[in-house]
Amino acid sequence: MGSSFSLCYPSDKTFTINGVKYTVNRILGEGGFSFVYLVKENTGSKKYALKVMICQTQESINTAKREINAFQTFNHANIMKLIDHSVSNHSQDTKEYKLLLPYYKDGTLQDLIDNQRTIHGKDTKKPLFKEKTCLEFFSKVCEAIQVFHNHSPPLAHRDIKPGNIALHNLRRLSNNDNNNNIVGNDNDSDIEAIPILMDFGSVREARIKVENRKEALSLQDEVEQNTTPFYRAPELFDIPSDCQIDERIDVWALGCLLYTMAYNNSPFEVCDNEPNGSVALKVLSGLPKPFPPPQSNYSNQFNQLIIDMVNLNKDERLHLNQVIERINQIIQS
Ligand SMILES: Nc1ncnc2c1ncn2[C@@H]1O[C@H](COP(=O)(O)OP(=O)(O)OP(=O)(O)O)[C@@H](O)[C@H]1O
Repeated sequence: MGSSFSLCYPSDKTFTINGVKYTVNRILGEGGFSFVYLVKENTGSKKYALKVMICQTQESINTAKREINAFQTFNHANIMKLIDHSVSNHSQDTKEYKLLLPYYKDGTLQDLIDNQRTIHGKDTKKPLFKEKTCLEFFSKVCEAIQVFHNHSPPLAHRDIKPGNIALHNLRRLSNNDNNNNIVGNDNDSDIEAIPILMDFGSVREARIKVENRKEALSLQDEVEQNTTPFYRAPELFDIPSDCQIDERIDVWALGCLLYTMAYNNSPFEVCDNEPNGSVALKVLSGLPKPFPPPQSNYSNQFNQLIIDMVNLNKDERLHLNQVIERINQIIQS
């Protein structure tokens, strides 16, 4: 990270967007060609997240443009808002896109899951959420994605994962104590938060017809750069020369997300000591057996919903409106 870090971290620790100066406090996260900083407006005390994308290729410029375009197209309570943005020529061949975003101090769903997985230094399967709060949170994520699917033409997010869901108003609910610690550490713990979907560089038209080898290879290249293997639908691992994909790649990822929220890891996670390529093998074998895992804390209907979303056959996989209906039925039952 050394060289790219110095490339996008100014020596005076300030960034200017449309004439307004912001000072960097610390790094919040980083991606392939971007850094996200916690910044403070120089003339005020308000904190923001600033995503700086250093684009050295046409593909990365297109990704930045797509991200800005998605921010500007949608306005929804569970979709992150863009406060301001600017683009400048960083050097002869490099453009710098700066996106000023609201700062979510509670981090992402991934941070919460990572904390829950290791309580007191021990690996744990203790659930983070009770079923009802889990489904209420998840249904808001689905509603945010539905806004993309209902667009004309339908769009797919393509990179749904816990690291792309920020948390707003996080509260720990517990029968045993009333504090607001982030980490749940007993079986009675429960979490309440408003999910905020973010990271729109991967957003594309959802319905794609592949008609030859060249198109298949180009789509393969694109999904490998823009999607996360643990949440990637099986039809995107070895794309044939004659096929159609649609918005149900997001439903697969959402099914994996619901599994992760319930069981603290993605169904297709591989350990560091497992060989390369084993994610694809795992995905193509479907949900890990036995499913549901022994001593699941969740109802049969909840687990059946995961099965019907993480369906290897994309033509039998649920559509998002069916998912939302099923969630409402389970919550009301
Ligand atoms: N508004 C925000 N408030 C707080 N933290 C944020 C915010 N935006 C981003 N982050 C942090 O920065 C990380 C990277 O952000 P983002 O996913 O937008 O970048 P990215 O470069 O597209 O990353 P990736 O490609 O790995 O998903 C997030 O996982 C989160 O930890």
